[in-house]
This record gives sequence, structure tokens and C-alpha cells, in this order.
Amino acid sequence: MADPAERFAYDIGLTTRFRGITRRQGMVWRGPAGWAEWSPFLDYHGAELAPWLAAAEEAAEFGFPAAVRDRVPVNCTIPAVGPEQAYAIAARSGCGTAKVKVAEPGQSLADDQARVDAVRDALGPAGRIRVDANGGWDHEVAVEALRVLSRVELEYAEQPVASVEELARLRRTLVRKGISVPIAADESIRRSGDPERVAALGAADVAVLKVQPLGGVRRCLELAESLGLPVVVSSALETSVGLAAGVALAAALPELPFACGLNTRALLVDDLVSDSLIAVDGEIAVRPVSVDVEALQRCAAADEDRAAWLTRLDETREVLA
Ligand SMILES: O=C(O)CCC(=O)C1=CC=C[C@@H](O)[C@@H]1C(=O)O
Ligand SMILES: [Mg+2]
Repeated sequence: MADPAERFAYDIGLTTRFRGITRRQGMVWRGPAGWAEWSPFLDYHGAELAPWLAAAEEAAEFGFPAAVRDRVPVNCTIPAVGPEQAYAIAARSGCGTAKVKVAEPGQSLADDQARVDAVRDALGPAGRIRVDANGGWDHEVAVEALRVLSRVELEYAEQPVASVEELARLRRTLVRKGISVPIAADESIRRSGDPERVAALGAADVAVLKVQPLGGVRRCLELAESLGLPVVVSSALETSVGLAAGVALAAALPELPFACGLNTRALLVDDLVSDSLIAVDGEIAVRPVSVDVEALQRCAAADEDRAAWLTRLDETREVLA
């Protein structure tokens, strides 16, 4: 591992509030195989941080498996904003697929519907729209929301309800009621401690895989194979250093049937590289990134935050040891 003096803590603002946060923090360092990012969200604790570190160590020490494609199709990500802003983000993204956040605390189904309708207007009838509720609905609300929202045709609903059992139950209810919205599992894979249960209980049609919380690109490739579900690779809202690992996974998967949620550099106001991984015409090129020294200085976390990140890293290394 790199010398502790060479570990950098960053602190970058978000363009819009997303998953309850307005700033993104994390660490990057360079190993023999390249740059690595370690940026567990602040609501992850203890042993949950270990896979994020395993992913960073993979990037720094071993690099990534061979790619089978040189471009990765991506979706634009629409935070829980008003319809005008949602329209603008989708229209200028150049992406034919959008993921729309729904079920934001304090908002209503009418807000979700207005946002989804605006994105449909922006993408046109050929556009693909998926929604992500982050487990924010209960069973009855999810059935009603998906009945209403699926009038615009949805590619899938990501984590509409919180638990694996609830996903399985909702999936059966939707089929019974003729509401044709496939279910994607995200938190039930990255936070449940037992991703295989999603497949075992028939809880989802699609698996969302995020490299950091699941322990690295190779671990995600194994998981994709053992789950036997179509996979969507998504980011954990990283800088381009972390995004490169997601792109490497998307590039290495034998099948890539969906656009990936990797175009999230657009949600950050700055980046640690000068040549960010951003979609052009709905695709991100598969390539390594190199951290820019000026950007590291510009985005450096305050001294007390850097100290807190180093402590968090030491504690996590003890968990992994
Ligand atoms: O999938 C995307 O389009 C972008 C990534 C994204 O939405 C997320 C990244 C990180 C944390 C999450 O709350 C969120 C998600 O739930 O998928
Ligand atoms: Mg999600």
C-alpha cells in the first residue's frame, strides 16, 4: 500500500442534493497498478467499510480484468428535482436512458409523476426510463406508484421497497395485477450482507452492482455469474478515479444488456482528473484515468476531515486484517 503521506482526502460539492448529501468526501491513493478511490458514504460503518477498501486495494495493487468492449452505454441520473430541471438534465445529457429518483422524503407521488413525465418529454418515446425509490415505498404505495408511473413505460423500478422479502412479494403482486414493471435490486444486493438471497427468493429481474460496496471488480464479476440475473453497473457517486473501476466492470462483463449508472461525474462540481469520465453521445470510453495534482490541491479536504478519514481507514484495515 502507498505511504500514508500519499493518501489524499478530497471534499467535492454536489450540483444538487442527492441521497440526502450535498458534498462527497473520500480518499484516493496510487498503487503499483494505478489510482484507487476509497469513498464509503458516511452512513456506512464498521465491517460495511471493508468491501469498499478491498475494491480500492484491487485498483491500486492489481488493476482490472481484461475488457471485452471499449465503450460503455450509460444513463443520465435525475435527482429528485422539479420537472423543469429534470427536463433540462435529461435533454442535455445526450443519453437515451434516464434514471429518475422517486419517493424522496417530503415529496408526493404527484412530484414523481411530474418529474417522470418531464423526462419522457425530454427523451421522446424511444427513450428508456427507470425509477429508483431507494426502498422508500411500502408495498401498497409501491403498487399504486408503479401503476401510475408505468403509464409512460418503465424499463424497471430499482429497489421500490426496502427488504428482499418485500421485493419478492411486490414482484408477485405486480405480475398478478398486470403492472408490467421489472424489479431491480440495489440496496438488497449491496447492503443486505447476502446478495444471493435476491436470486434465491426470486426478488428481482435485474441486479444493480456497485464496485466499491461489493468489494471490487472481480468480486462483482463472480456475483454477476452466480446471481444469473442481467446486471446494471452503477456508481457510488465517485470521482472519475472510482468511476474508472465501474467502467472497468461494465467493460469486462460478458453481457451488458442495460445502460449503466456511471455518468455521475455530472452530479459533482469538480473532479480529481483533468479528463473526466463523462458520457459523449450516451457512452463512456473505457480508459485509465490519472489524477491531476492541481485538482488534488483544489479538492483537498479540510485538515480535520483528512484526519478523520485516515482514522476511518486505519479502523477498516483492522477489520480486514
Ligand atoms: O445509477 C445511477 O444512475 C447513478 C448512481 C446512483 O443513483 C446512486 C449512487 C450511489 C448511491 C445511491 O443512492 C444511488 C442509487 O441508489 O443507485
Ligand atoms: Mg439505487
